[in-house]
Amino acid sequence: MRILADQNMPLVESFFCEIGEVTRFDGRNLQPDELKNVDILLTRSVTKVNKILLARADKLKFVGTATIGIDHIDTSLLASANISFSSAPGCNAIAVAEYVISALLAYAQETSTPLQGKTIAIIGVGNIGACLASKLKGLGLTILLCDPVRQQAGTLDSHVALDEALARADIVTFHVPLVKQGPHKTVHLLDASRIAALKPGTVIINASRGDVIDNQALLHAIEGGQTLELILDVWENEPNILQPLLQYTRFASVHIAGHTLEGKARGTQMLYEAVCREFDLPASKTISDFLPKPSVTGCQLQSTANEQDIVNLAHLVYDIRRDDGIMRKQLNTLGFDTLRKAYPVRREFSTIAVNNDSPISEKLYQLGFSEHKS
Ligand SMILES: NC(=O)C1=CN([C@@H]2O[C@H](COP(=O)(O)OP(=O)(O)OC[C@H]3O[C@@H](n4cnc5c(N)ncnc54)[C@H](O)[C@@H]3O)[C@@H](O)[C@H]2O)C=CC1
Ligand SMILES: O=C(O)C(=O)[C@H](O)COP(=O)(O)O
Repeated sequence: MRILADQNMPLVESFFCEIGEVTRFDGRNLQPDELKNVDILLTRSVTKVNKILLARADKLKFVGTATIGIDHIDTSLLASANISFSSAPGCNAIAVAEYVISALLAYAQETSTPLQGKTIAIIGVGNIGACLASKLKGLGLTILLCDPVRQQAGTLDSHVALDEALARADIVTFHVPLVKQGPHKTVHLLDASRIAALKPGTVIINASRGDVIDNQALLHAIEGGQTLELILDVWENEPNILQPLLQYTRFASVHIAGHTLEGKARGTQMLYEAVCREFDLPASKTISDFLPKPSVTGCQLQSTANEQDIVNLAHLVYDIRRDDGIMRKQLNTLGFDTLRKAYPVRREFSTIAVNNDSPISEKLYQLGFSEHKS
């Protein structure tokens, strides 16, 4: 079989070498002709899979995206053309939740604002929102959950309506899919009037899709004197973002919240499993066969360990300020997509095991660190 895979998808050759011949493509510049004679197309979020792209696809049987978001795929077109489709739900949920934790801890440190006692609204309580809520439990925040879709389905007891959540929150973090129409539309969910209604100094985090926040309205509000703390990983119109907004952000990054090594590799594994199901092949490989051992794997905590050590350990694994620095210094020389492609290796909290008898061990486990097995 002929397999066409995005150049930014790790481990494709390792997973798929027995299934077919793998050719790589540049995600934003895939051309219809490249799909001639291709059986399997594996994308990431930057490739728009639509009528134009598939015009010359004469043999295509399977399309997979190694991402959570599927707003770049015309799924009805695939269904009508009898082409199977799979995404990778939850593959990088841990990575995005850890991005938010890193951001909150760095914000608290830089502004001398304790997180304890603050109220955070999580908008969208799916894989990422729920994972984040669970990790946040040890940090002493009041958590408001807003997900009208789950409320209507009866799978979320404690739903708080969006406008009430925004009015009560000190911190608002978005984890919704991009929905362009319908009763639960998320395009410009945070629009000019909702921005205007936020409490002074509200921290806004967006690691979902750029279009969920009206970026121009945000810029306008800040230039008009509204005080807001912005932590933005995703932007409207990537890669050509609204650059004047960058100077007003506390932390900015190039859509990498989900880019841990584990998160990206899980996405590839999930598509490998989907392809095996589709073509009735055995699926025997997992990411643990291929991931390199992290350079730090454990930490021995003493009985004097305290809250500051939680911050130090979280930032030892991942400090959002690394990515903020990269974006600020190199966006204009290298560009958004090159920075994403050259993203330095990032691992998840679980790669570090800590002993279970320190005053902070339980809180670290809550955040996702592993328990040291003696
Ligand atoms: N920045 C990054 O690197 C990444 C961004 N993402 C984005 O995050 C999004 C969420 O990911 P998951 O949690 O895994 O997806 P999910 O599908 O598990 O959860 C999304 C939740 O949002 C809820 N929702 C839908 N419309 C809503 C609305 N109008 N208001 C409030 N809640 C609403 C849904 O009911 C669902 O529970 C993805 O669709 C993707 O666009 C995902 C991974 C990485
Ligand atoms: O999973 C998603 O949805 C994401 O946004 C990815 O983590 C980032 O997308 P890529 O552009 O790296 O595919």
